[in-house]
Amino acid sequence: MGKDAAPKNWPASIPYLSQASSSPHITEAQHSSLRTRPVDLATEIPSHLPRGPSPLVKITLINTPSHPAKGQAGLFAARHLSPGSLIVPYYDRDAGLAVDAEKAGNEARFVNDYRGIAERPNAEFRESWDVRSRQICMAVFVLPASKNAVKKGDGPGIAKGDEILVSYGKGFWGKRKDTHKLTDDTEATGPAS
Ligand SMILES: C[S@@+](CC[C@H](N)C(=O)[O-])C[C@H]1O[C@@H](n2cnc3c(N)ncnc32)[C@H](O)[C@@H]1O
Repeated sequence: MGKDAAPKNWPASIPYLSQASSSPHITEAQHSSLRTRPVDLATEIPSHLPRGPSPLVKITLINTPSHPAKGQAGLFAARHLSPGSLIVPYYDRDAGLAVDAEKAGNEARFVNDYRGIAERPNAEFRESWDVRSRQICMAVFVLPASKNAVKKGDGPGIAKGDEILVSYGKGFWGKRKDTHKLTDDTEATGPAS
């Protein structure tokens, strides 16, 4: 299952996953589809990616009064992250079945949605091919320079100390009937539990 020493601030009640896992409930057909690399899936999680807590990120408890996820945690850059680069794979308990990082997961489960925090996301979830486990998985990437409408003065990529923020998509917040004002048209970019 790939349990490992957990990163700092990892919740004790949730198993930390250091590699992709497959659900025991998966059907043969789902298993086969998960293990078949689409011809157009170029994005890869390389086999040399170290297992265990990533040195690129920090799980940080949020106490900024104006932050809409105050009292929860977020994922922050521990160093400068280049445009388009892999930040962390997204591991959960039911890989290929559903997004369920409530029960087990890795650092990616702490990525917050940008709404109410920043003007725009600086990262995105992308479907990827995990070379080591030979299966499709999701992963968090820095937005490439072409997608990142940087403001004047902002450098490309994500600066050390900045919060890593994606767009969950309006659908997520619509379902949650969240009270935050949602005005952005950004498309959904990946999982959020
Ligand atoms: C995938 S979790 C992200 C990690 C979460 N902050 C935590 O500490 O477990 C998704 C949850 O984070 C919170 N969240 C994420 N982005 C948010 C935002 N922009 N505003 C308010 N809450 C947010 C919501 O409670 C959402 O259900």
